[in-house]
Amino acid sequence: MINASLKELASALDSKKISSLELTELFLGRIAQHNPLINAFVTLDAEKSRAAAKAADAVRAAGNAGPLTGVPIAHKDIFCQDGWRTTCGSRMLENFIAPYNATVVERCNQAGLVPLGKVNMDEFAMGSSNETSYYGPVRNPWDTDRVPGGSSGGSAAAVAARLAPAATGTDTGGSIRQPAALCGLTGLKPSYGTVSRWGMIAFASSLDQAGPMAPSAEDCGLLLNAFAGFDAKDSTSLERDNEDYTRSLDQPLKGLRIGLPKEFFGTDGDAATMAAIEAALAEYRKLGAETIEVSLPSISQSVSAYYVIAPAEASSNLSRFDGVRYGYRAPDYTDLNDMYAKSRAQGFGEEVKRRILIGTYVLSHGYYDAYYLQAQRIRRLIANDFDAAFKQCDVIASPTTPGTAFKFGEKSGDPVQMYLSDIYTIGVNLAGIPALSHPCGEINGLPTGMQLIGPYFSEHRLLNVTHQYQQVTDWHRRMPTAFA
Ligand SMILES: NC(=O)C[C@H](N)C(=O)O
Repeated sequence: MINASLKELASALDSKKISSLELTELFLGRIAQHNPLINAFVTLDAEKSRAAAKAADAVRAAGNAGPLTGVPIAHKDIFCQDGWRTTCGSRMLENFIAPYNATVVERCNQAGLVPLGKVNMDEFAMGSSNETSYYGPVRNPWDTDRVPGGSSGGSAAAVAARLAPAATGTDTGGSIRQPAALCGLTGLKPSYGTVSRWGMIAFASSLDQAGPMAPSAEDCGLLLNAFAGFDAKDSTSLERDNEDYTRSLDQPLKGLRIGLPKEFFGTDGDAATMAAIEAALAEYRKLGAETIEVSLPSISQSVSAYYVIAPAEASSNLSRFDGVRYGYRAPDYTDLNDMYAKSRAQGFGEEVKRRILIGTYVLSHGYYDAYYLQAQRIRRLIANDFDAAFKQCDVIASPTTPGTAFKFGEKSGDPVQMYLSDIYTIGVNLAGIPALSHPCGEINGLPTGMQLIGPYFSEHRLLNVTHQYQQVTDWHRRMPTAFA
């Protein structure tokens, strides 16, 4: 049961092999047993989980079950969840109980998904290793001396250890795809505007996008069906008809054109990672796809542009944490300014402060043109590069990460090294297009992932391509033996 797909879980519930309450108890039991080792969950409320499971069982008994009614899920602690502590990985929100549901959470609830708890993350989603969480690092279930990736590292570790069958994540520069790759999962960042950002604590609003994390593409499609779609409460939400993201899963890949950007097949990725990507491409060719070389001439500027734009937006978004309305307030201060200064100095961690400082600097008078405006221009060039490439191919493939999960401390002392973990993923956020990572191999016992990028609104196609690959491979079914 713990390694069943979401579809299999739903059918087990449907045939009364198990109730949602029993399934929820099973996962709560696994969390109690294994979470102390990996620190994926930061907040649990078993009574609330049980109540949701009982409600789902009642809905099913009444004959009103949807495709995911009664299936448990873990929510990244960036999503406001009514009555649940919502920390965003920060001391700033240590005691914050959300008074309402994020749209993503609300829609998951409506779909009958059972919330198991809130999962750990890098502070305010700033990081690629989960080492910036105020609540301690998450450990990678494949090797607990290594990071799970970030910022959705708690989501990835929880699902990889099968403490939850699926999780929500968010991706500003790679935060769904990179931890999915390092933990052996499938994770999808949808087109910007597809999933509502309402109630999702803002980091860089023009880049942030929520998405599903689960073992397979089919699972991700079912989850996206549950929570994507227009939301009047988010001004950047796109007014499009709801679609079924699983509609193309069974389409054969004959004639699929996979573009391989020459800039992503240079020396950034380590040899074993590139070999795993080559092996996956060989599998795709067997399925009828052809590969062609494409070029993204401006992509080498993506990390630099991101680390101007994302901190700029973050410095503005995080100004709301001032110790006045909610969140951490320093216990001792002399006047209002001192209260602001001390609350923010004590409430935020190092990485968050670094980004607020950079962001304020690049937005300041005299530097705005030199940095922020330049970065926006690069952003446009990168989007144009992708547009041009998609005239030659249907999807683009690349590694998701330059290497497998790294050891704790290996990159945390050098922000630039850490930032380069997202070298293949960041351009996608700048362009606003969808991309996913799927497991495609194992290197010295650690999973590795392949990234597939598509044009705007091609989520169904990316899931189709991955699903076909997952019909002939079993990387997505593997789980770390210590948690079996
Ligand atoms: N939030 C993200 O998508 C992760 C990225 N590594 C960052 O630190 O900004």
